[in-house]
Amino acid sequence: MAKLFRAVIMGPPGSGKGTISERIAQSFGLARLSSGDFVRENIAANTDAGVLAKTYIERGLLVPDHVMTRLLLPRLEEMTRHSWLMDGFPRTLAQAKALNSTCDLDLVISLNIPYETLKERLSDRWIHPASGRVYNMGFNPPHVQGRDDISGEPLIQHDDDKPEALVARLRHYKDVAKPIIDLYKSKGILHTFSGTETDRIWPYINSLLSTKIPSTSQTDTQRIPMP
Ligand SMILES: Nc1nc2c(ncn2[C@@H]2O[C@H](COP(=O)(O)OP(=O)(O)O)[C@@H](O)[C@H]2O)c(=O)[nH]1
Ligand SMILES: Nc1ccn([C@@H]2O[C@H](COP(=O)(O)OP(=O)(O)O)[C@@H](O)[C@H]2O)c(=O)n1
Repeated sequence: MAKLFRAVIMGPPGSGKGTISERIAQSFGLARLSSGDFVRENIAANTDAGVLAKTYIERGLLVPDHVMTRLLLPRLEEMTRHSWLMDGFPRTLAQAKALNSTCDLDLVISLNIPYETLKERLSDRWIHPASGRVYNMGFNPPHVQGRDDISGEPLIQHDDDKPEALVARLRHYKDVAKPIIDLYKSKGILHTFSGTETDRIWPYINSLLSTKIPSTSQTDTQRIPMP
């Protein structure tokens, strides 16, 4: 079987994980998995885990590890024949250890973006919930205000991008991410990118991935919807 490629993209809320994942999925044909989208789909579908998750997300808190791993690991087990890029998971050391026992990661991208930049971006973030496409009124506005470019459907803002939840989320990220970053550093798979503009970081990520991704993995260009 062709060699598969498994990567994780980490970074605080607003650091550009979604934006960069989309570019990676398009350029390299990896299936893009977004844990945030998956949680929101569970909330929309009113699953037990979704109802529980909502009470945390509304307050800008992380969903407990056992809920996240129960939601995501079965999904990854269905992906044994795909190369993928995971956005937003693991968020804690416990999640990283659970992921470790399911698969061997090839690469971890960590985005290091200044706090003020994150705050600015998130207050201006608009999403097309069905596809996960993300817009910013300054950086990449939709062609028609308030509407998704492809489907024409309305854009929304996440509840947890509101200022009250935002400050808690950004503070929390630093504390929980450090041990995960240390773990991946010790495995020799961590690559950190710093800056204030996605367009300046992207060429470095692009060239790194060009050297790492076997061309046989670059076959599947769709964004795999989570069930
Ligand atoms: N001004 C500006 N906005 C950006 C840049 N890169 C991404 N964004 C926007 O910032 C917001 C957060 O990006 P997103 O990819 O959703 O970050 P995530 O929370 O890490 O997944 C979105 O509204 C993006 O459109 C950038 O370089 N400059
Ligand atoms: N592994 C994860 C992923 C998401 N979440 C929750 O889901 C919310 C939205 O996730 P997201 O990945 O879309 O967040 P952003 O970093 O893109 O803003 C997070 O702020 C957390 O409350 C979590 O608790 N644990």
